[in-house]
Amino acid sequence: MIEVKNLTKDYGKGVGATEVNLIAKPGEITVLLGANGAGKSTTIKSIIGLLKYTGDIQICGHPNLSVEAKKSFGYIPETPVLYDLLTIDEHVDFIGNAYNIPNYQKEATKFLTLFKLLDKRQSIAKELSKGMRQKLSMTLALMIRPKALLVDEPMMGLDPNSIQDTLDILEGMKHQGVSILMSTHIIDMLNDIWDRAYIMKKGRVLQEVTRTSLGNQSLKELFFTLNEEGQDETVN
Ligand SMILES: Nc1ncnc2c1ncn2[C@@H]1O[C@H](COP(=O)(O)OP(=O)(O)OP(=O)(O)O)[C@@H](O)[C@H]1O
Repeated sequence: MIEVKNLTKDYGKGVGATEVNLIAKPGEITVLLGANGAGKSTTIKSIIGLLKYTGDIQICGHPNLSVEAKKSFGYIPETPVLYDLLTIDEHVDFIGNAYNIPNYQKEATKFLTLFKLLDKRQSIAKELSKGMRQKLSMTLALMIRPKALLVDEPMMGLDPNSIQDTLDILEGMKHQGVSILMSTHIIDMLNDIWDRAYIMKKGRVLQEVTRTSLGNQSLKELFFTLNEEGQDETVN
């Protein structure tokens, strides 16, 4: 479970998040939707403690900055953060040991196989393509068997097969009870797997919807309707 209460992040020159309240429950895929600059990344980065903010954030029942919380979540950033001169295997060893994960090699191999990275295990990160770097980044977040997963634009730079693989993984983790919070612009692809969504605009949550509360309307329709309303006043 990820719980965010009254999150506000003021960058000084502009507000990235204002009084954001949200919940991402175990066994659900919760989606942050919003135009560029709506505050999705700010929200995710605040939750994992990369930004200073005001508000109360709990991850798996622990304050988000606590060691217990940090052990429990995986984070897939929009742009992979890797060590250019370490090989794939060295990244896996580093994360496996840092998180003290038993049998981490087996778990990592499962994802490296799926992402067709096995033959690149001895390649250093800077020799990998953009999509391969993204897949390594995902492997590192998933191999720790997280109870909560925060994902910022996971499909960026992935080919269609890898996008489908990623969606399948997310759906599988949801069924295992992981709390998944992800930001995305690609609403259509989530049609079959999303459970809860927060539509953001100018740092605020405009509306929370669940799959059941939405009825016949599609998430995409709701998104466009909310973004059209008051469009003039929201142009930056
Ligand atoms: N480092 C920063 N310094 C100052 N303002 C920032 C910074 N990062 C983000 N902002 C501002 O905060 C607001 C929200 O940005 P954020 O990156 O959270 O949006 P987003 O919804 O993730 O957008 P995108 O879809 O483009 O990734 C924007 O107005 C942005 O200009």
